[in-house]
Amino acid sequence: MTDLQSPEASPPSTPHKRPLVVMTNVSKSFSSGTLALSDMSLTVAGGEFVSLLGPSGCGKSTALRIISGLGDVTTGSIDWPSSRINAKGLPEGDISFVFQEPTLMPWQTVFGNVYLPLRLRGVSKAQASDEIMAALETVGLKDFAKAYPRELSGGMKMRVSIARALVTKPKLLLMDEPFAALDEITRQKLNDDVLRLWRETGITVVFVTHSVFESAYLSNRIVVMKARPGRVHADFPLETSLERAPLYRTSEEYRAACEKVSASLLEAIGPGAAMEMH
Ligand SMILES: Nc1ncnc2c1ncn2[C@@H]1O[C@H](COP(=O)(O)OP(=O)(O)OP(=O)(O)O)[C@@H](O)[C@H]1O
Repeated sequence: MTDLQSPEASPPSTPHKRPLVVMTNVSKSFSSGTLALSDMSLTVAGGEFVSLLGPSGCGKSTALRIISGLGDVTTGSIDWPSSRINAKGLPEGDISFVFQEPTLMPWQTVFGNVYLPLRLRGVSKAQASDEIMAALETVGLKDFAKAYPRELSGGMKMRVSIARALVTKPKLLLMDEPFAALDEITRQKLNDDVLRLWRETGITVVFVTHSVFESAYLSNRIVVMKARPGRVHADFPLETSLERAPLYRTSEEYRAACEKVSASLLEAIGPGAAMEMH
């Protein structure tokens, strides 16, 4: 066994198979006439870490919004078989979203920002306090509860945004290019944080990224979308016997995974098109 091998710490090779989200033959057109998605089907099961990749404008964010219930479908269906569904037909409280921008309220402390989703549910600050501090501890910011966003680095602001998403204890965490605006070292640290979170909490993650390297590092399943109108071009597992930790980035397995994802993206984009890879 090499230094890199640590099956204990590796992502679970057989995730719990309970479906959390089922998208069936979904098409989405906007009033502008843009057909963003066409006949897209995707099932995400509990415990998976799925990266969604594809050329710019292929509908990744649109798909994520539909999965979250924030966006409606034009044809086809979206179901959340494991969630409690409210009167509007939407899942209640099981899904959280992290966007590329941390979107923090500058006039609120870190504590106040993380409190927001619970405040919106009518939970008092006193009742919410333990949950808020636990979420901050998860992202390593327990000592910054009283700080204001202007006092934090970009990476710390993103950690607050993740804590805010976790405070409601969602089953499914949707992340839309969350680290794209961060420098490479911060991005890699946050990649490790998210992996730790995924392992420790058993949360399911759907992660939109442009980065082949990031997706190959994080995911145990890759979904590559075709250029607009978006639909699934390829859907494959990315298993590894190695621990997804910084040393993994130097391994042959990681290099092979990057190559596999990259080849699939090139196919999805088609001949002659430029590819965006960081
Ligand atoms: N609210 C909207 N109204 C009209 N068109 C939209 C709307 N939202 C997205 N679109 C269009 O739908 C297509 C898919 O957009 P989307 O943001 O989902 O793609 P994406 O793959 O996430 O893009 P990127 O990788 O550049 O972030 C694009 O052509 C976009 O301009």
